[in-house]
Amino acid sequence: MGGAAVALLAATRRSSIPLVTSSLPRAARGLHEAAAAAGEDKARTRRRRSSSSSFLGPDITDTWDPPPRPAASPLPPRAAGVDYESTATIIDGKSIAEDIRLQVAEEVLQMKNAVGHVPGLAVVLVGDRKDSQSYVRFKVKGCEEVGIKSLLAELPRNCTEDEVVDSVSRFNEDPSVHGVLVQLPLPQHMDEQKILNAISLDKDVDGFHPLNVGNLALRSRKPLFVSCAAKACLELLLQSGIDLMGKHVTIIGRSKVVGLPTSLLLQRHHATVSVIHAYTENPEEITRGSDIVISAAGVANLVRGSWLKQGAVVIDVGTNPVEDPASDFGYRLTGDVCFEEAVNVASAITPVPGGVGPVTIAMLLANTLDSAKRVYGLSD
Ligand SMILES: Nc1nc2c(c(=O)[nH]1)N[C@@H](CN(C=O)c1ccc(C(=O)N[C@@H](CCC(=O)O)C(=O)O)cc1)CN2
Repeated sequence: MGGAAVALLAATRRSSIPLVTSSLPRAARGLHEAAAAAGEDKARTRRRRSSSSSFLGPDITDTWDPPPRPAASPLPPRAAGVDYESTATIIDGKSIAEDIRLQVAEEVLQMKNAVGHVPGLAVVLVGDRKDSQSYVRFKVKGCEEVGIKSLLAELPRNCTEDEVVDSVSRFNEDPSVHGVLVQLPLPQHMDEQKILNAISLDKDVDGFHPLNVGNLALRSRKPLFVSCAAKACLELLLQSGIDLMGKHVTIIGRSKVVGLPTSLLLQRHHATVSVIHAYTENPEEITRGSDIVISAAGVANLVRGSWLKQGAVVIDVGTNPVEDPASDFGYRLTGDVCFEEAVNVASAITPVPGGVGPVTIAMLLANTLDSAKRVYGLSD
C-alpha cells in the first residue's frame, strides 16, 4: 500500500466522522440493506455539516439533442462571491467520496493482511481527449490513495478495434486484475458494443455488461456490478437523508452510464421514476412535478429554476465546459442545472464540480474492492 493510502488510513483513525455505512461495500449485501444502512445517523451528520415502434431500433441516441424550444429567459449574471441567500443544503460530494475512500482503504488493508493480495483495476484509454485523460487520472490517483493497484493501457486514436479488444483480453486474463474498464467515449469509428462485450462479466466494474444491466432491471436478481455514476447518485441521496420510497424522481437523460441504471436502481428503492429525454414533450412540466430531479443531459444550464418544484432535491451529473475568459484555462465546468436559480428553489442540491463526480470515482474503487473480495472469498 502506498504512502497516500497509509496517510488516508491514519486519517480514518483520527477522524471523528463515522465511516461510511451505506451502499458502498454493502452493495454486495443488497439494496434494501443499503437503504437502511444509510439511515438517520449519517443523515444527521451531513445535515449538520453543512415503442417498440417499427422505426425506432435499439440504437436510439444517448445524447440530449433537444428539438428547438422557445428561448429561455436569459441566465442571471454570475458574480463571484455573491451570496444567493438560499436555504438549500449543498450536498458535499467531496466529503462523501472521502468517507468512501477511507472505508475502501481500510478494507484493502484487511485484504492484504488476510490473503496477501490487493485489488487491481485496469483502465483502457483510447485517444487523446483531454476530459477522458483527466478522468482516468482521477481513477489512477484514487487507486493510489486507497492501496488498489492500477494498470493503464493507452492506445492512440487511430488504433484498431482489435487492438483495444486485445488489451481488454490481456487484462481479463490477468489474475491480479479484478476490474477492467474502457474509458468512454471511444473514438467515433469504433464499435463500442463490440469492445465493451470483450470485458469479462466478473470484472465489469463499470456495470455496463448486458447481464449486469439485466439483473439490475429484474427485481429478484442481483447484478455483480452497478454503474458507478448511478451508485453515486443513490449514495448522495441516501447520505443526505432523502427518503426515496414513493417519491417522484425525474431523470433527465437515458444513457447506459447514468440515466438507465439510475432509473433501475431507484425503482429498487421504491421510487416512482420518470426518464425524460430529447424527444419528451413538456420536460419542464414533468420536472416541476418531481420531488427529486437527477440531470445527466450534458447540456449546460438546461434545468432552470422554473423547472423545479419548491423544495425539490437536485442531483446534477453534468460536467459541461463553458467558456470563461476569467478562468486560467479559458473555461470552467458547469452542470446541467442553473445553480444560481436552482439553489433558491431546491431544498438540497449537488454542486458542479464537487458533487457527483468525486463520488463516481469513489464508487469505482468500491466496485473494484467488491470484485476482489468475491475472488478471494471475502464477500459477506
Ligand atoms: N468507462 C466509463 N466512461 C465514462 C464514465 C464512466 O463511469 N465509465 N463516466 C463519465 C466520466 N467520468 C468517469 O469516467 C467522470 C466524470 C467526471 C468526474 C469528476 O470527478 N468530475 C469533477 C470535476 C472534473 C474536473 O475538475 O475536471 C467534479 O464533478 O467535481 C469523474 C468521473 C464518462 N465516461
